[in-house]
Amino acid sequence: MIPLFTIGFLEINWLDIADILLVTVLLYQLYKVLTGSVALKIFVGLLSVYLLYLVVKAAGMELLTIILGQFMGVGVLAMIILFQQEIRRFLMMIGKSSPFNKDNFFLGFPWRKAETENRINLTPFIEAAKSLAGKNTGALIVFARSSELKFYAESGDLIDAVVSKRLLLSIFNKTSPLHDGAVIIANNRIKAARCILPVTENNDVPASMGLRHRAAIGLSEVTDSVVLVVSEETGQISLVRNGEVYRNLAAADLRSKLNHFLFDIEPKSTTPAGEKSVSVA
Ligand SMILES: Nc1ncnc2c1ncn2[C@@H]1O[C@H](COP(=O)(O)OP(=O)(O)OP(=O)(O)O)[C@@H](O)[C@H]1O
Repeated sequence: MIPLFTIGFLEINWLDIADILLVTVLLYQLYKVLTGSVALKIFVGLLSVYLLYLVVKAAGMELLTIILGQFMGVGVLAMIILFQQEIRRFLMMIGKSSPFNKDNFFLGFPWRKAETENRINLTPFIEAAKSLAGKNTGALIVFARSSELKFYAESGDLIDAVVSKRLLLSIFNKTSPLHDGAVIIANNRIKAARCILPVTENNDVPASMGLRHRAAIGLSEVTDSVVLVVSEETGQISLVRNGEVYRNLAAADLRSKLNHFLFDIEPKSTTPAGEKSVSVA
């Protein structure tokens, strides 16, 4: 290929520029996925060992090269195991922005209308959350999006019932055998209760957030679901998406945020007073 320009002995062509740009985008996306997590420290550690390996190899230090070489040999496998969750998030991020994702691909086509008509009614959730918050009863409600979260639903008791405020209140009633854990909503139905969610390992989550909030953050880090949390301690209502917590939501904010997160309906007003967002992604 004909070089565009040369820097010293280096000949640069269009392909090199595209290559550098793609690597930059890839590294930036990787940084976004890893930032704030323990995985970033592990990644930096692995990168340091790799750089050391390159240096000792170039210097011709044979013994150290063999030892570090062995380490690098299992490096890819170790990375897949260590970064399981981050790889999932990364692939999900690519999948979401891919043109083959139905949300992008069918954008603007007539059959999207059927999807619009099929939207879940948010009122039972908002009413139930208000009522639970008023009585300082804790709740954890997961809205499944691109995946039905079968794996997590199966960790609890399968219900598959029509959504109603009364049913939600009965489930989270402190004397109910189903109140512990999360309720999963998928395909407009209450799929399961008492579900166990993955707890976030992010060290930046404020200490004031206990296990309920950590479980909500954890699930939102590894899936595209939206999680509604009612705090037993403070009665505050929060929403969690992509590892970010939107705290202290009033009923109107809760509806507009749910509309925005679940159906891409932009909120009409600007950020309401009293809302605090804690980014722990
Ligand atoms: N991994 C998990 N998956 C689902 N639910 C969980 C998980 N861990 C804890 N919970 C729920 O959270 C409850 C404990 O909440 P905890 O008081 O530790 O959290 P919190 O975030 O401080 O919430 P609150 O403000 O309501 O006290 C448990 O009783 C259980 O119902």
